[in-house]
Amino acid sequence: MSTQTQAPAGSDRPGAVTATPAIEISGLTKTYGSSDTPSVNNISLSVPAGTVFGFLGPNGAGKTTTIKILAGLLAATSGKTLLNGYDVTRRRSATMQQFGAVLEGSRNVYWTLSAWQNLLYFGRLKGMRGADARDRAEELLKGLDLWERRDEKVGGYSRGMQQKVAVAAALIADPPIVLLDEPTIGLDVEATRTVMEWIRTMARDRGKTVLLTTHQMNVVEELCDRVAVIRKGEVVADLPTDQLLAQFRERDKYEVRVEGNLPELSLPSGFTARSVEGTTIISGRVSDPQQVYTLVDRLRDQHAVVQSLSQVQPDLEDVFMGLIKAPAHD
Ligand SMILES: Nc1ncnc2c1ncn2[C@@H]1O[C@H](COP(=O)(O)OP(=O)(O)OP(=O)(O)O)[C@@H](O)[C@H]1O
Repeated sequence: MSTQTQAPAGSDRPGAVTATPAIEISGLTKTYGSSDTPSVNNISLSVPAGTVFGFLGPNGAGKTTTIKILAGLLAATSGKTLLNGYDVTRRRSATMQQFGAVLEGSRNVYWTLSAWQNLLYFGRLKGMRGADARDRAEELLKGLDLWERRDEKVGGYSRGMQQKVAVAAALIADPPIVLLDEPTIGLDVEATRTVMEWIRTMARDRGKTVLLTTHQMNVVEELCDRVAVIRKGEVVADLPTDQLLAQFRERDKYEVRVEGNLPELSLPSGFTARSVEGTTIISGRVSDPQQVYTLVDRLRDQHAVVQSLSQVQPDLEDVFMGLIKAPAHD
């Protein structure tokens, strides 16, 4: 979904109505210190307004670095980043109004303050009037099920509750763009659901643009309209989520569990075996389910006792590995 936005002052045609991408990155490169390898290497991405965009990649790929540059916390070595058309480097205060962010692994909120104090503080920082900040803080804390404990210090909260306060702080001024680095990391199933539901509502019902990173397949499947995969600082795929997933559904992965340590079994091609605590796990990707029956027949011929047979959903690591072997571009 793309929305029409007013081009910011300073754009090529001031005041013109144009479909400005919510996030636009062009030729972005970041090399840390004296390193001779860039952590982000000449990446270009365009995120239309109103989409949930998954920014994915293995550990160390350059995701957090890119988000920090978008949030103005880190200077790029070269390239350009625009938020709703405003240049992050040159239009600092205008870009600050465009986004809220939750950054991975950092303390996004103050642990010595209560959840309530944190939200009012971040509201003030974003220029909100006291009454507006209080109303919004109440709405957020109730929505995230933190209202009853709003006056306790955040340092005493569980990891999941702290993450929810960080999400609430990012949303306090109702920004049009939300940058979320691993928003559901460390959350239990229920808190993950709540945060995911919020992300969905923000984008679908309120037209927000969400850029998120995650290592969780279900988050990608359920939330993201489009994904870009970055590896070693370079974008190796940028396509709609269903197209990405379709590539990995064409060949289903199966897993057969057999009693005992039997790694020497003779298997049809495409399957491999490993022993785990007295069980042999045989797995492989097949394009025709008949290959699985052939495997089971072969195991029976060898008097192996089959305990279970299951189809395994690809996880993101499988997806990354597949893309590394066969880069895909839209
Ligand atoms: N402050 C820093 N100084 C030097 N190198 C850094 C710094 N921060 C990150 N890097 C390096 O830049 C590369 C990209 O790191 P980054 O944190 O952006 O990756 P990521 O994709 O977010 O990984 P993860 O999924 O593990 O969070 C890594 O090789 C990392 O070691």
